[in-house]
Amino acid sequence: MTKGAAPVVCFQQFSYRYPNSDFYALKNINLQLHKGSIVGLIGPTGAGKTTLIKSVNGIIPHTEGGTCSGQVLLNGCPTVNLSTASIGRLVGTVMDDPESQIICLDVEQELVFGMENYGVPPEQMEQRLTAALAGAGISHLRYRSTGSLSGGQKQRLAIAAALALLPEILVLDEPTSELDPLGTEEIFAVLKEINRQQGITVLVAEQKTELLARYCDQLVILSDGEIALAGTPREVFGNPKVYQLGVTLPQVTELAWQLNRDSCLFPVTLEEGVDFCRTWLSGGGGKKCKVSLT
Ligand SMILES: Nc1ncnc2c1ncn2[C@@H]1O[C@H](COP(=O)(O)OP(=O)(O)OP(=O)(O)O)[C@@H](O)[C@H]1O
Repeated sequence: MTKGAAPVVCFQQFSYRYPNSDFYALKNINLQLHKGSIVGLIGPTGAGKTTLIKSVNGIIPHTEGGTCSGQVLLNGCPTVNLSTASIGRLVGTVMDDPESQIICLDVEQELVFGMENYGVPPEQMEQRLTAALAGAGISHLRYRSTGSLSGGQKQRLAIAAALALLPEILVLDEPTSELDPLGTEEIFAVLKEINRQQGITVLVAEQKTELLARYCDQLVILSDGEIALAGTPREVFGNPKVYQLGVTLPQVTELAWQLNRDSCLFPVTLEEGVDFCRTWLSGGGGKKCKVSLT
């Protein structure tokens, strides 16, 4: 993550109202995404997560219309001044329902179709195709029919299709909503790997806070269209305010909070949770916080 450099995505006092709506779905958003970071977006239903993601990939305002104030900058350029095609080259998108994104009958065609749409020269396609399939961990599925793929494989295909366009930024809206825990873990491992290898900046809306705590550099909690909390997973999950925001915490954080609300450092990973419990037990913590372990 390059923190000193100019942010790849910058929200400046950005507010947005959908057409025919009488309220702002996003209010006064100030947010910077730095190159190579993985940023998790959390919030209860209706908080504005999808709206924020659509403000990065240009669907807002280009496709949705509506009313904006402030601006969203991609590499310093306001999205309103960029065409949807140029935003599409910069920002890859994976939505929560891969079925709605998959158009072609087989995996290879799916990637080629996207590249053709974006005018990728034919001589570059094979190299991009191979790299994108490898990046998403589905090289072995290249000639499979898309209809025969599992939910997790479809999610990976949607990621590969985005990667084939060489995006600088990847936005994902609840990409694991239909996956089991193993499939979910695999998708996050893929995201971490492409982030590490290719330096792609990742913005992911996701409810599974355990995973976000482990994989993200920064978390943003949205509440009623506003940023309620932002910071590292530790800063966000260690802030007592998080309990009022309707966010399901990582179980180890919740446990530590219930055991000792006076703690100044809450665990966010399983390993830290084990350490916390050992310290708590050896220090007679039970006497301090009057919480029964039974
Ligand atoms: N096309 C639309 N027209 C009018 N209002 C909309 C539209 N899409 C979303 N909204 C409203 O904007 C607010 C934010 O919605 P958004 O979908 O961004 O929330 P979210 O946090 O992604 O929710 P969820 O977790 O349920 O997907 C909600 O009140 C929603 O009803």
